[in-house]
Amino acid sequence: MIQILFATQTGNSEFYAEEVGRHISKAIVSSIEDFDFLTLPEQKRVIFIISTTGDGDMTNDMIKFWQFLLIKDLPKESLIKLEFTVFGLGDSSYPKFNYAARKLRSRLLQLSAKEFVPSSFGDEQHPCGIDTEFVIWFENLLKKCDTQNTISQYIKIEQDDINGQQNNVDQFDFKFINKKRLSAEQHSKETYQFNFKCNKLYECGDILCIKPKNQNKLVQQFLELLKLNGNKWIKLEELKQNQKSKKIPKIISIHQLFSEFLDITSPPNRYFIKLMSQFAEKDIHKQKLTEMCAQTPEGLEEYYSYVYREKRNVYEVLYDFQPCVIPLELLIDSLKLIRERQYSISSAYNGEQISITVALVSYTTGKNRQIKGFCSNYLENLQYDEYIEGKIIKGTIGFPKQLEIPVIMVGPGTGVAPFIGFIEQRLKQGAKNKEKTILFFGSCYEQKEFYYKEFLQESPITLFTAFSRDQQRKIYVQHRILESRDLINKIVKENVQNVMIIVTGTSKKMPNQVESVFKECLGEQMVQDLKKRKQYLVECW
Ligand SMILES: Cc1cc2nc3c(=O)[nH]c(=O)nc-3n(C[C@H](O)[C@H](O)[C@H](O)COP(=O)(O)O)c2cc1C
Repeated sequence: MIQILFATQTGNSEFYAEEVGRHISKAIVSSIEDFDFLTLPEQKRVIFIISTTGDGDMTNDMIKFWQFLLIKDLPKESLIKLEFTVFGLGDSSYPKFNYAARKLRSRLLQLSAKEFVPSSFGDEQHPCGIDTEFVIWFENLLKKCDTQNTISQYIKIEQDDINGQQNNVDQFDFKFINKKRLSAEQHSKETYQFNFKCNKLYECGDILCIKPKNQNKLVQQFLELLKLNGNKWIKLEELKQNQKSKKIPKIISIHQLFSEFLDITSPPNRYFIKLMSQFAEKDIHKQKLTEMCAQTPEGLEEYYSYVYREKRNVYEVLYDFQPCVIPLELLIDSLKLIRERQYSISSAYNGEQISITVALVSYTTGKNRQIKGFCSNYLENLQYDEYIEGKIIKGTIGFPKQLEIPVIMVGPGTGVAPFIGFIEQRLKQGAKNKEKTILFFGSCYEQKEFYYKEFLQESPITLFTAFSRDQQRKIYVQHRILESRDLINKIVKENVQNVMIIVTGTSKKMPNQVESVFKECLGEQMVQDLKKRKQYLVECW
């Protein structure tokens, strides 16, 4: 038996793990969270598919497993029987590229495990994405394993057309009340505060995870194309357990399946293209699809230029190659589950309402196709009083409850979201001392993107702003931090044991540039010490 373990934050590595699991006989695919790590020394072969998140961090589902591996007195030969390989998912625009996968590999080797196939590290920055490295690593892997027919099924339809009843949607905790525009009306970038009715307990720094649905029109078009009756109810039987079989209810209507569970809004992966090549009816389509899913550089390029870079969704690809009627069981097996999206909560708990700050994702592709982000588009189209599926989780940042603890916050763009809730909380607590709450906010234009302007200007905080494109020379939050070095130095030195520095926002260059200016202001050692004591926190996305 071969274990395939994945660690994921947003679902990509699970997808790759399933692809590997389809090809290898006697393989069990599971989340690393569900794996009994005490059995690791007894395993013969384990394939790890590991994503990196945060600032070179392990994903949440991997934390317990990793803590176990890090136990200091584990004997050096603990894993002498284990053969392994790691495939990492990462993005080289982050300074700690593929750190989680690399650290895991080093630790396994340290504990005497042996690599039976050289580990490999995929890079989203590559023009053909993670697949570039994956294809090569996978080919090597298959040479070392017993393989099987690729169309395996995790789920079987046990009964077709049974009586079922729609779930009550108001079981969900979040009811959409309204949205307030934060960017200027005429501005092309649309940013909103979305407000939901909710009496769940939460704290500043927590995150609201939202599970979007496919748009109804898309679901209808998809069902028509595949000749499926949305009103029909089916009963599913689990053949092999995986995340999907755990999450999809056993009795479900076909409409609900494609509206709430299976993702038809995102581009299909190459496994789906392979399936299509078997069910496309026209020879010319079969040939084209087969070329696209070939494990060659040319095949990859074809797939990436037609599907991935153009962000063609599952329906659009099926439409272009119709008639191509994939059986329902195989659709369930091959389509991704809709995954949750995380948003920092931007309100203070009041027992009634919860708010998030969302920039709607919208862009045009190389071929001028207009694409909208899955979840932000879902939020944009919510009807008043509609319930959404969501849950509240802890983020990587937290805020002090005591007013006397100074907090220096850096939150450009929608990064300001968690700070709005925190400032609201401090206001409720009667905060007056402006030096205890310092905020660096930035965006492109003051007139168009000064989110929460009035609230911030009227609150008892020290506010620094940087609007990068309002003048010739680009000015960012890091410039403002440097200009305020005397104040920062004073506050940090006077409160070295409890001051907090919190950085949130987009995860590309900003967090590192901000860190290096704090190092310039406070000295390298001080920033390292603050980080070690969890007084310097970063949450980026
Ligand atoms: C918030 C965030 C932080 C990330 N941090 C890193 C990082 O530090 N190093 C890296 O190599 N990749 C990083 N990535 C890239 C992810 O590893 C990559 O997007 C991967 O495909 C995600 O896989 P998953 O869906 O299985 O979580 C980050 C991605 C996000 C969204």
